[in-house]
Amino acid sequence: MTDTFDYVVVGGGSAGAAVAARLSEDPDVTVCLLEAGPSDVGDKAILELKRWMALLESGYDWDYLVEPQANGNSFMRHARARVLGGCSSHNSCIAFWAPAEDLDEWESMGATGWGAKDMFPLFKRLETNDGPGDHHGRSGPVTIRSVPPKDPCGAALLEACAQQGIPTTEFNSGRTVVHGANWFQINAREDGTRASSSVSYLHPIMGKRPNLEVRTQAWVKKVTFDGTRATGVQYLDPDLIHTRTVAARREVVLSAGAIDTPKLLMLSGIGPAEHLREVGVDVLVDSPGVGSTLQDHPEGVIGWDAKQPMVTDSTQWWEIGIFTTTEPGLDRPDLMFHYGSVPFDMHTVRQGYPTSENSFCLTPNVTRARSTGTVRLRSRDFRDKPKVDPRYFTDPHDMRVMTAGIKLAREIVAQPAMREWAGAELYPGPDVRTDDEIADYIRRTHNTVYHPASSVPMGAADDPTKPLDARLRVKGVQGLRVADASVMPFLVTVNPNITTMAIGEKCSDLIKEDNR
Ligand SMILES: Cc1cc2nc3c(=O)[nH]c(=O)nc-3n(C[C@H](O)[C@H](O)[C@H](O)COP(=O)(O)OP(=O)(O)OC[C@H]3O[C@@H](n4cnc5c(N)ncnc54)[C@H](O)[C@@H]3O)c2cc1C
Repeated sequence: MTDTFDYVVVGGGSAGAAVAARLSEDPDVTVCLLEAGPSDVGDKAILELKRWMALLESGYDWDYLVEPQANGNSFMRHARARVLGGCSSHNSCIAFWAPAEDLDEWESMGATGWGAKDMFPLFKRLETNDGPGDHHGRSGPVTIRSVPPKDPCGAALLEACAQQGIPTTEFNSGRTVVHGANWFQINAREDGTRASSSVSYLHPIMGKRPNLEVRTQAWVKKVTFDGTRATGVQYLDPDLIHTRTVAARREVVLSAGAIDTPKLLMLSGIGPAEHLREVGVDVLVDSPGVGSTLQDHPEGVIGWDAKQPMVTDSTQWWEIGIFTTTEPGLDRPDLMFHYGSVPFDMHTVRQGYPTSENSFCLTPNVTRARSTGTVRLRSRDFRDKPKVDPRYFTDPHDMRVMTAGIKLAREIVAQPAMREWAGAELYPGPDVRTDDEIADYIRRTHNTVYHPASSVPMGAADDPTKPLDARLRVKGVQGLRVADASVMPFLVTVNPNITTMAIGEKCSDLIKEDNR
């Protein structure tokens, strides 16, 4: 069975849902969105934001193990949602505009048209934000609101930050917060429903736009080509037996995320030639940059027993962020913390550290990690999980920043404002003091903020290290683009979901311009 659409979008995640929704605004074009996972419509396990932690390693998770890490935690797993909305359907919905400095740096690296001047209007277009300022959008599809300051331990923590010299500072004001803390903004509705890309872009139009077809449980195996022109994709039918083909009259857009998009490109013959030959895939384009510069925000954890009862209800249990720098002269923070009103012991209990149900934690993360990793095929069978090797802490910079984070977390929590809350330090605990001891603890227990990106980066047309040009076109072929977190020239300093939705917005603009 072959059927034909103008555009075929693979992956209904943060970016893919936006691409499909925006392209299908034009009633004269037809769009098919293929998503490997099920629909999220009416599924409370997905839609109720506060339940997000239950989705880790659940049936909705591709759940990618990492390759053994020489300097990091080999037990770590990369959660990647397999459901309509993608990771925006199982993330914690912390919502940030990308810093202007990041976007301008992208542009200076060859991503022409992606500077703040061009991208900020797209952030505005996609949101309905309750924050102050003319820069904010008031009528876009994605509801973004400020977390109400209800958690008393969180309120004390912000006071402690101020006592430590980290002021309470407005987030998403249009100016980058280099040194400041606050309650987050989240993309969620007043009733606690996540404003995922699916809820925001697809639910209002699914079944209502005759030119948009959303197929779930459709696991794409590869892109098909006529010579070097992408003609469509093959996918596994929900019956798990038959292979179906969908043809694209104009373009195929891959939005399968920072792990599955490089995997799909490689399965389709686009990637490092030597690696493709090793696994028996015919080489269509030798593109050494595919899957070669995976970036992430590695995350450590430090937790305390709470002296008073912690909250029993929350928007999503991680309501405060702290940004700062560990060296002078930076225009962006190199260290960020999330505050959790819950224990976060998924990698500490295994190592023998005590834990407590009534506890809180801070999770320092390296916002501009210099260690880069790879995504490679395990075999040419599309069903095999790819080899994900983030190579955490292979650049010493990252361990220096994270160690500074654990020490600063202790200083913040030692401030008078936290006296009524902070009990015993559970992990790593008071015996872990020197930089070497802290680094050893981090290596064994770190996690990720789940922000893999930059595995298929865009750049200048003549930059051979970048598989995509600045219009998101895959070099060496025609009719194929990528739009998701993998295209980022480098991972943004902040939580990247809203930036990824903006990438979807931008992609639809580029396609419309190029197909006028
Ligand atoms: C647990 C967790 C918490 C997070 N918390 C936050 C947060 O609070 N704030 C924030 O800003 N960011 C957060 N992130 C990161 C953010 O959600 C991601 O960066 C973003 O969603 C990535 O979007 P994407 O479009 O690149 O990919 P995804 O949203 O992952 O979309 C990819 C889609 O493609 C589908 N797919 C993959 N392969 C195939 C195939 N072969 N065929 C068909 N479909 C396929 C997948 O099932 C998925 O639906 C979090 C991520 C996780 C995992």
